[in-house]
Amino acid sequence: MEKKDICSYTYEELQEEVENLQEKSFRAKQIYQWLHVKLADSFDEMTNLPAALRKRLSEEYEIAKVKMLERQISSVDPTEKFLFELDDGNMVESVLMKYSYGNSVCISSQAGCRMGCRFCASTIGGLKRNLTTSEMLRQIYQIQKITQERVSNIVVMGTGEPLDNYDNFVRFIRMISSDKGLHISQRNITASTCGIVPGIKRLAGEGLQITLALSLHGSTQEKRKKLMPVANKYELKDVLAACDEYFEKTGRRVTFEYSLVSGVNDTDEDAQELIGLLKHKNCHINLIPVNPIKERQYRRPSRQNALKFQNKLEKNGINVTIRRERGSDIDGACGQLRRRYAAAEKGEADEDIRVN
Ligand SMILES: C[S@@+](CC[C@H](N)C(=O)[O-])C[C@H]1O[C@@H](n2cnc3c(N)ncnc32)[C@H](O)[C@@H]1O
Ligand code: SF4
Repeated sequence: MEKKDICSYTYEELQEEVENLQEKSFRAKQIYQWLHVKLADSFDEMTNLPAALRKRLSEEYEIAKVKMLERQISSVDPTEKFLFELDDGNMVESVLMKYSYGNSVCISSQAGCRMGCRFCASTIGGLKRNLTTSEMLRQIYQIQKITQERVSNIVVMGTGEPLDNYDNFVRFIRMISSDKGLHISQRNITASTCGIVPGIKRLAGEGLQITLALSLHGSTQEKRKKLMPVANKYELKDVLAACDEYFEKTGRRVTFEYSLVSGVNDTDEDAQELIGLLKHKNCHINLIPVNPIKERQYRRPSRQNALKFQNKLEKNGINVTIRRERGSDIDGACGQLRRRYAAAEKGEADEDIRVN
């Protein structure tokens, strides 16, 4: 019999499970606390449960494996990168970034990605599979346990497209923000999407208070298509309309992410078009000098050109920042650590994959 994924059950669902096991209802609270507050990795740790119940739980349920394979600690700023192994051998990356306002963790939502963005290392091997809700939660739990640091902010910006794993992702948001678990404020959670229009519209109606980040990267439909195959499916005007709907329904200002790629989307013309698109929107734009990956020839603009681009937007009243690079001495671009590890397992040279 396949074991049930106990960490993906909401509190109410766990209550039902406990009832079906014909156990006293307070056991549900105890088990939920072990899993989502005390962050237990095994049923053996649940010492206030009778031994017979622990045995039964371990026969019928499993606690999703998210096991640390590697931890990289940056020497230039307080950033750490973690590589985790899942039950089936797939690997995912998560990043801890320490700020003055608290600790932020960037998690992966899928093993790989099928969206094919040209500059992204996460998509090179395609999509392996969706992560379960428990695998998303337990990336945060493991980091909190390993570092003994309380996590206060979450960004869903690691490997994968969260809206391509919609149900598990939304369940994750509800559970991580629940007062029965780590209770991380939804206002401290940002999820980034490449622009899946039906997903954005559906998310707008979920009654959540998370920030939506839209990966824009091009100021016209044609330019987006060159960098992001998802633009072949959804028109830019429809993506922007869905973002407007998100803002109207949630009151949460949308962030636009724009990876600056030298000679591709960082010209004066690009800046002008971007101003035209965003000028009248209540939004924020994050410029991210592209992180080069070995498989593509894309380069980042000079610091001076990036600042010039930012100034143009600012002069037109657009709220814009250049994202500060974190952990530049560790496998920086999303998906690189995972790829380097997979290559090493296949006996390929490390240097071929690492670009930093
Ligand atoms: C890895 S994606 C994950 C979330 C979602 N799939 C998306 O595309 O928004 C998070 C952000 O990283 C950006 N990104 C991916 N590869 C990058 C690179 N090599 N340099 C800079 N940004 C990159 C993406 O464009 C996106 O804005
Ligand atoms: S940028 Fe996001 S959507 Fe695009 S391939 Fe990477 S993870 Fe997938």
